[in-house]
Amino acid sequence: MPALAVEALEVRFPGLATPALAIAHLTVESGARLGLTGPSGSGKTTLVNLVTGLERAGRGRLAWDGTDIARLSEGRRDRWRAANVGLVMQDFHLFDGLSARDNVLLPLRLSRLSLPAGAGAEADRLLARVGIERRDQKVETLSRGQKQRVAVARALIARPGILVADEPTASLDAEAGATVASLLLELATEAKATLIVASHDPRLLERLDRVVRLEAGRIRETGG
Ligand SMILES: Nc1ncnc2c1ncn2[C@@H]1O[C@H](COP(=O)(O)OP(=O)(O)OP(=O)(O)O)[C@@H](O)[C@H]1O
Repeated sequence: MPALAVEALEVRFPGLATPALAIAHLTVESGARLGLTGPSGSGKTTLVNLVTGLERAGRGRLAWDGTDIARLSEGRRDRWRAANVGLVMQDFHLFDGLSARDNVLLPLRLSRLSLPAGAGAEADRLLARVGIERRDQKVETLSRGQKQRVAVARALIARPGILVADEPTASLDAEAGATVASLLLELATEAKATLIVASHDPRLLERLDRVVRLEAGRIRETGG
């Protein structure tokens, strides 16, 4: 069974004559590494928000392992996301004033009353894996590349089956971007997670198994 199955999906926004997104059919196999690309305004972020359950489509079906997340209530979608999705955003979305380690642990602290056994050790393992040595350093004092590496570690702390990144290298220089791209690919494989990456970065896209190109909200070509 494919991990992700999209059928007749449509999203409209007020003031737009045509749908921001209209996808007749898209499937992604479990463990695949998929790129989403296309010009500005073509619908990449809209699709990322749907596959992560951050937003709901007006029409159609978007199912992960048979669960149509568009049919879940907002509260159940939030719980589904916390259990299943690791997110990496262009601008890191880290919490200033907290250490690298506390940022990595934050998703677990927010979703439970107390940290599960082994959570601290797992955070330390992930931070070591992404090359962050000073775990107690406040994140606002980290370089941009280091911040994104902390964000990658945080995305994996709850052992998600789905890893989604929206322009993860866009605000980094070439060297830091290449490091983050490698870590995303390697860690998704190690975690056996399905990876979906929206990006304009050709050096990242060429390393994925498959690339879907959006134009004006529609799939124009797939390759890779
Ligand atoms: N909340 C909203 N209200 C109205 N229009 C919206 C909203 N969100 C997105 N849009 C419109 O939907 C279209 C797709 O936007 P989206 O952000 O998905 O594009 P994108 O491919 O991610 O672009 P970029 O590469 O510039 O980030 C655009 O025309 C955008 O203006």
